[in-house]
Amino acid sequence: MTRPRAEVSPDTGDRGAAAPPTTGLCPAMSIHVLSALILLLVTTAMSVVMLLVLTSLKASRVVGVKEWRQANAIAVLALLLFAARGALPDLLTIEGANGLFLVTIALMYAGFRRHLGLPVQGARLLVGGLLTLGGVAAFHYGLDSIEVRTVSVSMFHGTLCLAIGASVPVSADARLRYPTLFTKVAALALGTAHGVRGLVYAIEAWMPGTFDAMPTYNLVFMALGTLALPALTLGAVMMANARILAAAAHAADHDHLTGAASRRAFSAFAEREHARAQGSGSPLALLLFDVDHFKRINDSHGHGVGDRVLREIVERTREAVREVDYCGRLGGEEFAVLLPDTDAAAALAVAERVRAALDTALEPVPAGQAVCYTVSIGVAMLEEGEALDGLMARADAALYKAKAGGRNRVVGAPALHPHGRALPVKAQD
Ligand SMILES: Nc1nc2c(ncn2[C@@H]2O[C@H](COP(=O)(O)OP(=O)(O)OP(=O)(O)O)[C@@H](O)[C@H]2O)c(=O)[nH]1
Repeated sequence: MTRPRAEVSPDTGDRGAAAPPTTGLCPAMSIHVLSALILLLVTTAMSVVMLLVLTSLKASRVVGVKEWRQANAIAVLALLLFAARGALPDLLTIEGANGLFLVTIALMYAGFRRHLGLPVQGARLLVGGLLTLGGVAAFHYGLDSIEVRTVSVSMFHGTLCLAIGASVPVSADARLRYPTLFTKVAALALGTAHGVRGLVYAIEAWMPGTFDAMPTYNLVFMALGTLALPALTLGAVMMANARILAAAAHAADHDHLTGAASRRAFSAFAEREHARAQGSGSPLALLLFDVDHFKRINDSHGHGVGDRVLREIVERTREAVREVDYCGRLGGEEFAVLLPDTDAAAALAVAERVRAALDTALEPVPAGQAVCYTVSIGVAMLEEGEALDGLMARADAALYKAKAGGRNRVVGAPALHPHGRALPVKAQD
């Protein structure tokens, strides 16, 4: 039984026996060849578009973008070579095009692995690629078989698609969940499609004529293949964008010197806690503190040492408070800690603990010269109906009193209302 064969394949460059029907426009060209050529050109155009999109991310320095860009650039070349089958020597349009297309998927894989901070097994990729290409050449110049060439190429592409799918974890982070889920599902689906394709061609190679409509099957696989690189690239772009957004949000929410919450993040957290406390009636305490005579530290030991003091202050403060307590740097040498569900007595105790932890010297001692520092702390309890600004202002006034009272001490803000949740006026020194 003679069987119709695929005439142009993006993975093998095959141009087998012509299969009817032919197009009305060009009698010499069958509908399958024309369809395959159109699919190749569409895929090429999509790779060019993806290349342009990825180029917009070049300056982002997101790890993986370089490999994804290279993959799409090489894919354009490979696809044009596939499309030039018949017009250029076979060595270019079969071995050359297939070799480049293997590099394309290998680069996509390497890009995802590097993006995720995972190792890339370069030696294995090289061996797998060379074996596959060797198979293509052997079943071209030796026993000429499009089917076996297709099985060989599909195995390499399928394995790497499945490996990409297995490498990408669905992130718990809301920003990354959709991009990672999309990439994982797309890679696993493409890997499976390559597997099915390899299986169909393996059966056809083993038992010729099993499938009557191979040219049509080939077109279906090609249509799926058209989506492969753009789908993987789309996932890559989404993952890169999510990472850029996450980095921007992290930079906006954290003080770059100390790692404490930025003023913006602290305000947002304070507003949420303020609304919660006003709604539930649970106590909310605010500690405002400022390094004593910090200018002297800078002037005597330099800004580098001053910076180290600020970093150490944040570390020690975090150790002195609970996980749920929120520490922010409001600016310069001024910090704040918000203590949810904390009553006045506990807030004063925490403030005293923080003060004692920060009545210390920088470690390790810089250049053999001890750098001692202390802080002054103002404490205020939120009162019913009080605005956040009011709470901040009362804590600030208490801090001012602590400074005026001699520094290195804790002062509680007086109550606004006689029966409000308030701290004693007395300084805790
Ligand atoms: N090293 C360093 N110094 C900073 C930073 N931000 C602000 N400062 C310095 O902090 C010092 C604050 O000085 P002052 O406002 O006079 O306060 P102080 O010397 O701590 O005095 P009191 O608050 O009254 O005890 C200034 O010298 C600022 O240059 C920073 O990020 N790093």
